[in-house]
Amino acid sequence: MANTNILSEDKVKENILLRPVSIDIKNITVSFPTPKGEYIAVKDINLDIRKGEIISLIGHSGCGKSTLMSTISGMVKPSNGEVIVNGKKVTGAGPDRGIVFQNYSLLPWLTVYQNIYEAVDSCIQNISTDEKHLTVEKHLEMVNLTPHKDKLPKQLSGGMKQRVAIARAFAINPSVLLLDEPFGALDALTKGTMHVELLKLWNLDNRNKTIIMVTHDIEEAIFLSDRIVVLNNGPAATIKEIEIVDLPRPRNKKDIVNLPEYKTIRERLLNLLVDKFSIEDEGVKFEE
Ligand SMILES: Nc1ncnc2c1ncn2[C@@H]1O[C@H](COP(=O)(O)OP(=O)(O)OP(=O)(O)O)[C@@H](O)[C@H]1O
Repeated sequence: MANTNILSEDKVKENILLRPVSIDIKNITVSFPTPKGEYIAVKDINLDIRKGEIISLIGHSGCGKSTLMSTISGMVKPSNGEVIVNGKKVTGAGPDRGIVFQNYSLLPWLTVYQNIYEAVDSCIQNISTDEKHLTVEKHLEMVNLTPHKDKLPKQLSGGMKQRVAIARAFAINPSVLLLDEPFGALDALTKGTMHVELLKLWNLDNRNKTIIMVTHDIEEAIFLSDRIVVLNNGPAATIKEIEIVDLPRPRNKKDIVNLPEYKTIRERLLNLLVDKFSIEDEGVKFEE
């Protein structure tokens, strides 16, 4: 039987549209100069993302997901179009956008505590030193890393490093969090824990932070997201489809996988992504 808590697709769309716009991606085209001439990575991307939404970007390798993220972060300048974050045009990186990459990007010579403190110290100007220390301690506690605060990154597991990177991103209190394959290098169990940690932090902040995440993992995208943006293959990749994830929150991984709505969304995403593989598989011959 269908879960009666599940809103209709129209209702979910209506609820999303009631929230203020957080990120407005307007007609973005990004091209790179290459020895063979200009390479257009993404073309004419239009997307408005509402405050507190969790959006996943998925698509085949090389389709332009990271390019789009880097454009939102301000690290890549679009050749056409503009990105507006909280009403302001993006012209470079800024503390209103926290970034977490797959490779953690922690400073190896600083302890866990110092890695977070340095970020807080350089991004938040209007609080006292004591308040900065309190912010670091609060976020360490939120990701259960207080006992490990004096360790160097090399003394941590992959999951712990990623928790530091996420705590650091939340500690600077950006309104937008950009996660580029944040859990890609983690084993399935640690990944599952990290999903819950991320949602815990998002909930503690009253679901106010807008989160955009690049992932290759369909289940991860469905579990976390409000909407999933599927990109076409490049060059000149465009948006192929936007899938609304109309599953109730809080979500429990064990329960939602059994919902018919979950299966429908998963099936739709697989169909959108899978045709490339079926063509490649045609020529495969198996030895008897
Ligand atoms: N600085 C650059 N110069 C030239 N080409 C680039 C540059 N950055 C990215 N590209 C090209 O743009 C395309 C999109 O790259 P991008 O890294 O955004 O893809 P992606 O979808 O994130 O891939 P993956 O899933 O493998 O991480 C690729 O063809 C890539 O080679």
